[in-house]
Amino acid sequence: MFNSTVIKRAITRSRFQSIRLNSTVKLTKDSYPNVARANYAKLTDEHIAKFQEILSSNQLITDKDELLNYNEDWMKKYRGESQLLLKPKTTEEVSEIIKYASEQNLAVVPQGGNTGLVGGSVPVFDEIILSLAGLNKFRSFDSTSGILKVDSGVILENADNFLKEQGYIFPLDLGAKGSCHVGGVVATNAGGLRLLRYGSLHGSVLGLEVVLPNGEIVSSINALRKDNTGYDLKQLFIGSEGTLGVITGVSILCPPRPKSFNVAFLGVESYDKVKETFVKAKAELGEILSAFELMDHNSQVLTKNHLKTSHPLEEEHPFYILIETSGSNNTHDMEKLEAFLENAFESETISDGVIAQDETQIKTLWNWRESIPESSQIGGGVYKYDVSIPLDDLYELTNAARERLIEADLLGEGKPVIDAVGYGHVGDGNLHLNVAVRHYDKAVEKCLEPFVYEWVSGKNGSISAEHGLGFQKKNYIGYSKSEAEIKLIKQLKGLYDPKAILNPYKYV
Ligand SMILES: O=C(O)CC[C@@H](O)C(=O)O
Ligand SMILES: [Zn+2]
Repeated sequence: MFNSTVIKRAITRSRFQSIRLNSTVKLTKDSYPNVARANYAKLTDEHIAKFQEILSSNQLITDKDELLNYNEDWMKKYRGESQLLLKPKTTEEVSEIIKYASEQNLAVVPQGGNTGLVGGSVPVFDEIILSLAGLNKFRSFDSTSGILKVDSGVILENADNFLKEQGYIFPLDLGAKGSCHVGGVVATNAGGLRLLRYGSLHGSVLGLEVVLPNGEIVSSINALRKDNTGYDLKQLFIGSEGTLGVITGVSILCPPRPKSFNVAFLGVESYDKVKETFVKAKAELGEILSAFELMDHNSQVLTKNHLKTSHPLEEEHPFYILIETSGSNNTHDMEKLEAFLENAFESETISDGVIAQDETQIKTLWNWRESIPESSQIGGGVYKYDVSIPLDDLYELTNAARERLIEADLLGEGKPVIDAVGYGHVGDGNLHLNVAVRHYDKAVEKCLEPFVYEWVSGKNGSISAEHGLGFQKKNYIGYSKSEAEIKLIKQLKGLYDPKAILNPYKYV
């Protein structure tokens, strides 16, 4: 029988192996695609003096050590050499900065919480870093419609905590919620853990305030659900990765906060059974299904090494699934979830599982999923691939990558690669392939790129499901977009940013 009463914590002797590390990662520019600094102006004292007129002294940073956190990305994979960080507090300040940068031909990289995973939010050379962290005011909340208007630098978790008090929820949730900004998630069109329930930001963002590359402020920050007056220009900025304008304000439609959340963590014997469970979950849980996350065995090995606590399931399995339901009546939701799991267990679709009994256990179970990215950094470095693939072949890429790394003698004890793990948002057809490494290594990168992109393209997938292209995939857009589409993208960039001062060296 399926045990739904407690989270089992009976693991005394873990069979999850521990991982031996033998070196730390050193950041080198060798792994960068071949790019040369473009013909932007070099920063001078005169430029700095002008920025000092726009901002007060504590909003302008030139100290090398302080700049490091902004020059380098979270994975410590990409590092620029900016000599200036600007921290405006208002849209007008952003506008003045950008206007002057444009006049002077100075390149600028907009930066939110710097939690991006494709090197999109850090400079490549000496671009000025424009942090939006100082734009952190809540503008308004309409409790009748659920429409929230905030500055772009508001931290996602703060926005959600605010909404919680009003009985609403932010329609996006992700592991980096404690640091990422609302504007950043919009600029990258982040997907997160509940896209299955709330859809993409292209649907929930109602309006944006944006500073264009010439400094002009364009505001469509309205509170209208319907507006069919010509082109919906805001859509272009959603997912543009800071290449068309700087988002300074966001208006977003927030749904009522569910009153009951339940989470089950399941063990499954094959990827075919994962798919079968997904079909059944959609049919039997219906509207209360809010997340369906896949984790492979090796991802849990890394996570166990990182968390150093007992795994929720006693037995090991090739795959694990986290299912979340959310609704308005806990008795109803729990009965439905238990009935679904009972059926899945009887028909041997799933082999094992636990249901969280309270909020702490819900957090514990989510932690085994949300900690995978951090756990993949165990050796200090990680190659990440974030792809959309039709569900039939979704997991297969992980095996293909692992086999290729083994054939090339790059994976194993004493080799650069610790392991290749696959996990992700099955409900959205989105796989995360993380290749954990002991050090960044040209041979590993050559083994995986463009192999992964070719493989995905061969399955009619997308080489970026949610993290964007950034710097990592700057040369690979052709695997997901046609020549005609790329031409249009370049034309749009030329129209919005003729001097190409915003976030250069990235995908466009
Ligand atoms: O780090 C990754 O590869 C995935 C990060 C994030 O999109 C997630 O789903 O946890
Ligand atoms: Zn994800």
